[in-house]
Amino acid sequence: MAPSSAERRRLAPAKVNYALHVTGRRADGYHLIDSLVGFPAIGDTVTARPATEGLDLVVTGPFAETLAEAGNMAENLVLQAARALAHHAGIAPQGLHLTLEKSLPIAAGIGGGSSDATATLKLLRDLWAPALADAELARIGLALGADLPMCLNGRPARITGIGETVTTIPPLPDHTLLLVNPGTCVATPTIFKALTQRDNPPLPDLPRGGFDSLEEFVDWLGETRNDLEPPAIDTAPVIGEVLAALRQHQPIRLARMSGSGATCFAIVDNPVEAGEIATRLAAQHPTWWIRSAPATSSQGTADGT
Ligand SMILES: C[C@@](CO)(OP(=O)(O)O)[C@H](O)COP(=O)(O)OP(=O)(O)OC[C@H]1O[C@@H](n2ccc(N)nc2=O)[C@H](O)[C@@H]1O
Ligand SMILES: Nc1ncnc2c1ncn2[C@@H]1O[C@H](COP(=O)(O)OP(=O)(O)O)[C@@H](O)[C@H]1O
Repeated sequence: MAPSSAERRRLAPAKVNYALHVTGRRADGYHLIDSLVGFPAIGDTVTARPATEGLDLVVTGPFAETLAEAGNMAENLVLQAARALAHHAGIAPQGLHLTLEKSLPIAAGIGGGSSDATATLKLLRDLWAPALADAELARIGLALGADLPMCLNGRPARITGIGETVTTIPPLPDHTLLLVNPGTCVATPTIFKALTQRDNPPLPDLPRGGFDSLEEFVDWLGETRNDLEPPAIDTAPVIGEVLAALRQHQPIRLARMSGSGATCFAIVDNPVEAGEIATRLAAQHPTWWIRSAPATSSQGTADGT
């Protein structure tokens, strides 16, 4: 069905941490990270439609039920984002019907909730506070989650602090990401708590002007880690199985866990190779969530309007 003219839609892309070093811990317990992130062209969709009264949210899509089981709807980050923005704009969050099509797995290390909140903030800024600057939106976002500023930026970036310092980098060389989630929810605080070492070295320097080729990018990644991967594998050993399964399938360039898990990614040269590997993996592991997507999402509304 074509969207009505008053309906606004936005893609909430997955976030992938290509590398994530934990470099320290703040006095309040939050960890300092140094991470390189990107946003593949796959995600949830948030839709906003005027309503006669109230503020409500309907969740649809393949992971709607898992999300309902994971928590109370009032705590959904989409509603939290709408309320936070309305509060900031000094208005009552009324007359709005929101729909979240939940296509990304939950508590999965790919920032689904943060990206949903980001899409909501961007949609509703247009309606309620068009003059609000990006920096102010990021400040509102950070109060909802450490991943929000990077999702609001929505482009490949180096992330430091607890997630609030976002430095955009030049576009990454073309590649396809294969994302695999074994269906185990992993709670971010559990994984940070399980770290045994918190003062690791930062990421190596990035080449000025960006990576010239995929080889150069993958070589650079080879010098990096995801420090959350070992504690996540201890907590959910199936993550080790996912990585082993990905590494069995050639040609992949690199396989690693994203964020606090359990989703793992593989870097593949092109969509055809990624599709072939996805088919073989799905035959071996029919219950795993397996998707491939170009590494960069086109930012903007999901329906191009
Ligand atoms: C690990 C990362 C990497 O991008 O991603 P995910 O695995 O969540 O996708 C993020 O740092 C997660 O960001 P986000 O999921 O927004 O975290 P928040 O809701 O703010 O925090 C949840 C909890 O994680 C821990 N936390 C989070 C971020 C951080 N830099 N240090 C932490 O110690 C804290 O225990 C906090 O209470
Ligand atoms: N819209 C949402 N999508 C996903 N999770 C949400 C959402 N709103 C609230 N949550 C809660 O946020 C937590 C983190 O989920 P998510 O953002 O998917 O994971 P991660 O932080 O590992 O990337 C989950 O426990 C979930 O119940």
